[in-house]
Amino acid sequence: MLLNDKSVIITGASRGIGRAAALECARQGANVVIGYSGSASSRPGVEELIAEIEALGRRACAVGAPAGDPDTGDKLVEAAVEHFGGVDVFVNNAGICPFHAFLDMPKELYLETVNTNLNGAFFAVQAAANQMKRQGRGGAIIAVSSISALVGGGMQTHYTPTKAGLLSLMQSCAIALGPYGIRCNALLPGTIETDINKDDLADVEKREYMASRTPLGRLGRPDDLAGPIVFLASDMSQYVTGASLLVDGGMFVNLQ
Ligand SMILES: NC(=O)C1=CN([C@@H]2O[C@H](COP(=O)(O)OP(=O)(O)OC[C@H]3O[C@@H](n4cnc5c(N)ncnc54)[C@H](O)[C@@H]3O)[C@@H](O)[C@H]2O)C=CC1
Ligand SMILES: C[C@H](O)[C@@H]1OC(=O)[C@H](O)[C@@H]1O
Repeated sequence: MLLNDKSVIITGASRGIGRAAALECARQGANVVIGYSGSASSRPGVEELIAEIEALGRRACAVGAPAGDPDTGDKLVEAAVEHFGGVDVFVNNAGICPFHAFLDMPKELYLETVNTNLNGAFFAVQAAANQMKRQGRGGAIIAVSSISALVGGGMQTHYTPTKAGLLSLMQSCAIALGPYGIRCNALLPGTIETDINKDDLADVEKREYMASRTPLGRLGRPDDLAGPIVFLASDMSQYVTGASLLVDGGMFVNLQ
């Protein structure tokens, strides 16, 4: 097992990519702190995930706190220390992408997107890194960025800068935290079918167009990201830091 007895925190783990990552980490021997928004509607999914992780013989606990709150990282770390004795891996995955045109972008929507996707991530990464430094045994930090860190989206002008920001955060943190043996990497998913783009991809023409741009011939599934996250979390990538890993079925390189 690649993550035997490791303590892993994953934000936004109630569904989608975060959920798939939580389950794969548990299959690989980790105990998992499930970060979720705290909304009552997320709770049944969280309970089910805890049960699935326990059925795998691992432990899990949940912390309901909004990703955009600068104190949420501290709460996640406290839970990991209390329940599992520390933090070995921190996966910053929570995010939103409410599609909207640029010219009439509401200020509140812009600020909510940047707070949830980037500002909260900064403080959560800082909290996890300080705990890892105190422990003195290194660690792995992974930010779920996006192919959108590298390319634009006309209805995503509030979103793509947050994903570029996460990529940049991992690059700078790789330098700041390398001396403590803490590796920092960015994962860049392509188009993965989850709740975040359910409405957008309900447009059959758009869905088929996005799939047709993908050399591997299909859109991604949450499970497609689980293996790459475990790789970046584990000692299999012990000399990998400051890197970005595109997991997009080849969409980015498909010019013609
Ligand atoms: N699905 C896709 O095509 C892609 C997704 N991503 C990124 O992957 C990450 C996960 O997204 P998906 O699994 O696709 O979507 P999703 O909508 O299924 O999952 C998002 C998760 O973030 C949580 N979340 C949202 N707002 C939150 C808040 N304020 N506080 C705490 N948790 C909050 C949700 O509860 C959920 O668990 C996001 O950061 C997204 O930007 C990146 C590239 C492509
Ligand atoms: C939500 C979008 O479908 C998704 O988010 C991303 O980061 C990708 O670029 C996709 O556009």
